Amino acid sequence: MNDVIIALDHASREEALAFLQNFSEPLYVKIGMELFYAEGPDLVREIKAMGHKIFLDLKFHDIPNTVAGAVKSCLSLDVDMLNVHATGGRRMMEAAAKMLQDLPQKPILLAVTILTSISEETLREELMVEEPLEEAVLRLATLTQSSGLAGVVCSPLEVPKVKSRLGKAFLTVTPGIRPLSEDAGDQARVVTPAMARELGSDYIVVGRPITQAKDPVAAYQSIKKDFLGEV
Ligand SMILES: O=c1ccn([C@@H]2O[C@H](COP(=O)(O)O)[C@@H](O)[C@H]2O)c(=O)[nH]1
Repeated sequence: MNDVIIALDHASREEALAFLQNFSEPLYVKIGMELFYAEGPDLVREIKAMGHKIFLDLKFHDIPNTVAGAVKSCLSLDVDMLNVHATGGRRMMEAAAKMLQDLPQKPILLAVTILTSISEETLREELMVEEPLEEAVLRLATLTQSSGLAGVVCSPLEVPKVKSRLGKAFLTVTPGIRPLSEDAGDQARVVTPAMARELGSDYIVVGRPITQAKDPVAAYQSIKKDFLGEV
């Protein structure tokens, strides 16, 4: 299943709901730290009840017991996807995955590898990681899979290597998407929606190119068409 996930990076419930009112179809949306910390779990429930699918992007990163508790708390929200940071390590990811093991219908649990705002240089010079960025993503993706998670968040640029090492079924959810006309902004590793399709991303995550567009519906439809390759 391939899809476009819209990042609802809005400051308030009012802004997020006004944005959603532009659309007449059910969407796959991402609720991240900005909106969740402003409005809390009730808004997640409200948007879910409107018929939208939800990626709850809170990127948990803490000791295993705390992350397991956080994942457990999120289960009542009935989200479709949620995530942790792979750099929290195996025990943390296994503790998170364990919270889902007996559920009849599991949300997709992902781990963020290396944020798409991080460049090769930043990785080496600020984070002191000497290996090439693609190798670091592959190492973290391999750890994620062996810890029992369903997939990773990475750039589409790393998808071919991740899929060839870990298999097609291991999911890749990829932000850092910019149509040709858009600035990269704070993103360091960017590709177009069409390139993401060619590279094999399962899902693309798109925020500002849609939420800040003059016509968000037209921007969404154009990005979706380019990603899904529909005419
Ligand atoms: O590595 C990552 C992980 C998460 N994100 C999130 O995706 C969106 C991207 O928004 P744009 O406006 O399209 O840049 C945003 O919510 C990030 O928190 C990411 O960009 N990179």
